[in-house]
Amino acid sequence: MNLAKIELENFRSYRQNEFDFNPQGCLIIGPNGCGKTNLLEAIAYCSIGKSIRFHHDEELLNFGGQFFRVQSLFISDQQTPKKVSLSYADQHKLLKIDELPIRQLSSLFEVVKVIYCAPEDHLLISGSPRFRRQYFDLAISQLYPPYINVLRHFLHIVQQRNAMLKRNYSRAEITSWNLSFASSLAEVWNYRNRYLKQVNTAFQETFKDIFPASTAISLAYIPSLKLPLESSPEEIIKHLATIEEREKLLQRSLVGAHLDDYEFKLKGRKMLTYASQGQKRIAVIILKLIQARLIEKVTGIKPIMLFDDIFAELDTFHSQQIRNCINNRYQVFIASPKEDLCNIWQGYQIQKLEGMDK
Ligand SMILES: Nc1ncnc2c1ncn2[C@@H]1O[C@H](COP(=O)(O)OP(=O)(O)OP(=O)(O)O)[C@@H](O)[C@H]1O
Repeated sequence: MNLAKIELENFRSYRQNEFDFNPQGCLIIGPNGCGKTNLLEAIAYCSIGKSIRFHHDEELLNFGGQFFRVQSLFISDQQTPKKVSLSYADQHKLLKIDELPIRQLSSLFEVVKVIYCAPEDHLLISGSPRFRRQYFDLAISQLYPPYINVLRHFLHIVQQRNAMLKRNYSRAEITSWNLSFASSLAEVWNYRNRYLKQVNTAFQETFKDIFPASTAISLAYIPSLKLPLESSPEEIIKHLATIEEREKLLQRSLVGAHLDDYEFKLKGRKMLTYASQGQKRIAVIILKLIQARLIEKVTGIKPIMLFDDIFAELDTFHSQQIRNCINNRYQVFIASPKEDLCNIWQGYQIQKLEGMDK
């Protein structure tokens, strides 16, 4: 689905504004601080129901505003148009799809998918494991919507198991919680493993002609529980028994999907340690393009791509290759303070924000 229109009320720096877009997307050009990123954030908000930049809803309110509303119209050739409205007031959020209130934000994933690329994406390689987990959890749930509930269930079990480890517990209790923990962890691993395999195949094959560096990149999974991702619940339970004393001492679960990590490699070596800044940047952009292709392949939905000022740091070859890769395949919104970007994206609609009434 493509975004045809967005209306903003009291969202970040926008008091009341609306924008119309064509199916190709557009370049959002304007000086620093004029609201380019805020507009991309609003587009993403309508697609995932929360801030793509990890802002709390309260922080999205225009300074002094009591509520905000973002309304979008999505259209596609094959389906009837969809109207998505998200509003927030008094710590309550309301999602409506075609005027009908919807309780589950994850319902949005079935309407539209969005991928956000920003300069800070290098944190996927050099940032915290938590940042990586958040990214991959969202990416996996865009591909397989049931994953969200599988993960939530696992995190709930960890919470309950931790509460048990903080007090005296019986053998029956730990046996029962270990069983739930192991079968739920095996389920989470199954999704993550499936995703990882597809990403690695794509690094090797899908982009080898467009980005020659792609075949040198791979993604590894670093489980906190030193077992292969294909392990059965029985194998996990056996391993839990070996760390029971330590878990009892430290009063919390010491292993699990909530502590696992991902590692980027270049020719088998850790990118974090050995890759240049440019190589890290390219690797994460290829990862996002892979994410787009996988979404398209598995769900049949073409994602909307948001590029927030990523081109300033790239050489001409890679900038041009990204354009070639998008080449009208996806609707794309590109924010930049520099107009010279228009050379690469010739023919795209230009939305100038300078001097607009915000
Ligand atoms: N909740 C808010 N209410 C009102 N204004 C806000 C709010 N949050 C941020 N702003 C304002 O939005 C502006 C920043 O917008 P944004 O990050 O979208 O700019 P930008 O055009 O992407 O800038 P740059 O090119 O520097 O990245 C700042 O002037 C900031 O004060």
